[in-house]
Amino acid sequence: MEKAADLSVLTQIYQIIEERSKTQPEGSYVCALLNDPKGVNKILEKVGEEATETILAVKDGKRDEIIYETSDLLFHLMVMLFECGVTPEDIAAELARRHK
Ligand SMILES: N=c1c2ncn([C@@H]3O[C@H](COP(=O)(O)OP(=O)(O)OP(=O)(O)O)[C@@H](O)[C@H]3O)c2ncn1[C@@H]1O[C@H](COP(=O)(O)O)[C@@H](O)[C@H]1O
Repeated sequence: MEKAADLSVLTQIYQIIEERSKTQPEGSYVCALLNDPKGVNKILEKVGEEATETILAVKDGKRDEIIYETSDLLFHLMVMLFECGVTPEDIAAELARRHK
C-alpha cells in the first residue's frame, strides 16, 4: 500500500486497525488497546489524554507538538471509531452533508 500524505491516510490507518484486529499480531499496539481488560474505557482514556495533550500544545503555541499530539489524537479516534463500528467514510459523509 502506497503511504498517503493527505487525509486519506486516516482511511489507511483504519484499514490497518481492521487488519490488526483480524490477525492479532504479537506486539501490536492496536491489539493491546482493543484487547485491554478495561474494554472501550481504555480507548476513551487515551482519546481523553491525547485531546488534553493537543490542547496544551496549542496553548503553548508549539507547532511541532500540535502536529504530533493531533496525530496521536486522530489515530486514537480511528481506534475508537473501529471499536464502535463507525467508519471514516461515515464521518466523511456527515462532513460532506454539512458542507455548504
Ligand atoms: N498511528 C499510529 C500511532 N500513533 C501513536 N501510536 C502509539 O500510541 C501511543 C501513544 O500513547 P502515549 O504517548 O501515551 O504512549 P504510551 O505511554 O506508550 O501509551 P500507554 O502505555 O499509556 O497506552 C504510543 O505507544 C504510540 O506508539 C500509534 N500506534 C500505531 N499507529 C498506526 O497503527 C498501525 C498499527 O500499529 P501496531 O498495532 O502497533 O502494529 C501502525 O502501522 C500505524 O499506522
